[in-house]
Amino acid sequence: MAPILNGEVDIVIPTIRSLDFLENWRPFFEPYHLIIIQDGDPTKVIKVPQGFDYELYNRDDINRILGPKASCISFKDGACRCFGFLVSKKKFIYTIDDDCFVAKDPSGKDIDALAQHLDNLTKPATPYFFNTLYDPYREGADFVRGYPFSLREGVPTAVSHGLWLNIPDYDAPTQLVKPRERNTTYVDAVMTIPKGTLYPMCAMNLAFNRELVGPAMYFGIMGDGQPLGRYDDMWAGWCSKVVCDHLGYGVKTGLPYLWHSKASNPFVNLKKEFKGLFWQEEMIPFFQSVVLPKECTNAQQCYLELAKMVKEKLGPIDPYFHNFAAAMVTWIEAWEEFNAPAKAKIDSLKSA
Ligand SMILES: O=c1ccn([C@@H]2O[C@H](COP(=O)(O)OP(=O)(O)O[C@H]3O[C@@H](CO)[C@H](O)[C@H]3O)[C@@H](O)[C@H]2O)c(=O)[nH]1
Ligand SMILES: [Mn+2]
Repeated sequence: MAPILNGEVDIVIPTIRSLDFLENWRPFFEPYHLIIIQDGDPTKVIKVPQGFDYELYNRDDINRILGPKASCISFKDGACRCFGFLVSKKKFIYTIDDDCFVAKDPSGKDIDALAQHLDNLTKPATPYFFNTLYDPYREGADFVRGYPFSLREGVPTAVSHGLWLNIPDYDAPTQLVKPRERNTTYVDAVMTIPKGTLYPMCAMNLAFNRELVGPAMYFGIMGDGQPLGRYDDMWAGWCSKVVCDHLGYGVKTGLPYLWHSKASNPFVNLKKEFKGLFWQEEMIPFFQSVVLPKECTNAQQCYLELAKMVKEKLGPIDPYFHNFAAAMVTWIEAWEEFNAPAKAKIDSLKSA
């Protein structure tokens, strides 16, 4: 079957380890373009398996291309992946971690996670009224009795959040007390997360429409030199959800699954996540209280408003949030620099 939406998709992979996992994905990923973000030591040579079409950026590249704005891209944290979102010119992004593999569905068939994500993103979402048969646009399902006809057209889907068999995405404390827990439950469903409801977005198996919500998919200042780590994807999930709710876009979670064979160390993770474990008790009520002005009609405008609110409302928690708010503005400046001029300027920046 021809690769769907080829030419409209970039696969963004952050790595501080190796790309050998790509062999496992070759049948599904080989036709698509990869954007690899090499974190950590830029002098380390990361081998990309033969046959893949890719661009690779290490820290030296990021510093060269962004100049002073590189300060908004994290170092030594998976958050660095958002540089790939910035330089991509495609409509859809799929981002996946380098310790994730092809899972099998209950029939034993290999799951083409990318194809399922693109299906999720190209069918409407239903954030305003919950359909109890889940995805009404799926083959063999529909809207149930009592579902308002005025809402059956749905809204554009901006985010598709996939799940994981084997090692679930638990925080460090949970993983430390349940080191042998494995997720063996395959739930055959795709659901729209209702408007006004936040969720802990995991970037391990995530796709989104870059044109609708790309500017809000900033993964923040995490890792080296920062008091927080491994809250990158969740931060982007809270920001992008309030932006999607405001702009009338949908966020879906559920299928596809992949197989996660986690390589990170829970003790190291605890140190990185520690402050987030109590800061989130203040961050989440903040996001739940966000009301964006009606004048904000695109993701950039929403994000700049959010940055102001972060500085005002979260700044009192810790000076870190003042820096974070400033980095959010830098991110949008970089986004507009890369996404306003003609493509020629982008290419010249990349090849300089
Ligand atoms: O300093 C770093 C650490 C990691 N990476 C790359 O980021 C992803 C995720 O790393 P890892 O698989 O070690 O993390 P997990 O705990 O298994 O996954 C959850 O934590 C989030 C990390 O932010 C992740 O998105 C969640 O799913 C891998 O590709 C690492 O190579 C890095 O670039 N720099
Ligand atoms: Mn992992």
